[in-house]
Amino acid sequence: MSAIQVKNLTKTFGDFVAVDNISFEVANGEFFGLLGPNGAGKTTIIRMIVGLLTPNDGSILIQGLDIIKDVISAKMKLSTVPETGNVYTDLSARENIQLAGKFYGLSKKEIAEKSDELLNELGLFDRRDDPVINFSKGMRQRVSIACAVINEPDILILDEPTEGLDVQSRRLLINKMKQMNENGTTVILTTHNIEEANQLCERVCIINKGKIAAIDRPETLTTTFDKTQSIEISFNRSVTQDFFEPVSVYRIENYGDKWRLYTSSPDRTIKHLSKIAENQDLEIVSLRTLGPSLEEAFVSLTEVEK
Ligand SMILES: Nc1ncnc2c1ncn2[C@@H]1O[C@H](COP(=O)(O)OP(=O)(O)OP(=O)(O)O)[C@@H](O)[C@H]1O
Repeated sequence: MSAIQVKNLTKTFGDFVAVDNISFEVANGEFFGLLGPNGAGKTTIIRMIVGLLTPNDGSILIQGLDIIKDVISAKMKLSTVPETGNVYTDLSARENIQLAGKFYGLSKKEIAEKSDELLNELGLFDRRDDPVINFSKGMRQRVSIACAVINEPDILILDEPTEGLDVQSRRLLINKMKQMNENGTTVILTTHNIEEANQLCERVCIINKGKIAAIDRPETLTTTFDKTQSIEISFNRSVTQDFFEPVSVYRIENYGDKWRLYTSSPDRTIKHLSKIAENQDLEIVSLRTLGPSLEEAFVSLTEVEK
């Protein structure tokens, strides 16, 4: 039985179709990512999966339980960290986590042990008794994830959990998601951070305009949908775009002192560039070839659908 089974799901707001007849499954224990541009429909899909929005059509099973018909039992299988966070700002970090423990029916002993463990693990122990209203966005998000995992849920669903966080908070959150997944929790994540999805997710589903543009392992998406190769080069003196005129490339981009040249033959392009540089008495300071990337695959998939 799958952790999540979404079948022919549709959601409209007035005449606007936000989610358009989509179907996918997430296996138990999988780390699954939902990627897509702004307004693609990711949050709407998540809100339907966690039972906060009712679909116009289609079904959602959470470990075989219908989120509409068996809402309570289905909801007990999953914990969620919504885009906006869901902590009580007038309570302290510890009180928030303990309240979540009570909600899930844990014993007093379990709640005391687990909340201290989570406060420590997420770098909040020293601030455990401060009201959350005084916390930064990253700290609130850490409280939010602690509340979501206190009952060691079968399924953890996070909507853009790392958006706008500093490196430390991001790392703590990522480590917690990884650890949960290693211990058997199914993790479903929406993100704009393609590199993050690439590193964490076993499969990603790219959503565009309410439809599934592609769904596969990140490596497969990368090699299937991005054939581009490029060279990144810099010289000891600055050059203008005219410098690259004799070289056969199909796109040129400039980042600070570096130039990115998209080419079907990196080897030929590098040889040609070396010759031109030598003729002009220029030294190559850095040079690297770049293969296909998930980011390019994402861009081409979400552009094609426009
Ligand atoms: N309650 C609502 N009423 C009307 N339209 C809505 C509502 N909720 C979402 N939408 C619309 O549905 C579309 C999908 O929104 P959604 O929030 O699911 O996108 P998203 O992929 O999560 O975007 P983002 O990455 O920006 O968070 C958007 O065009 C949005 O304006």
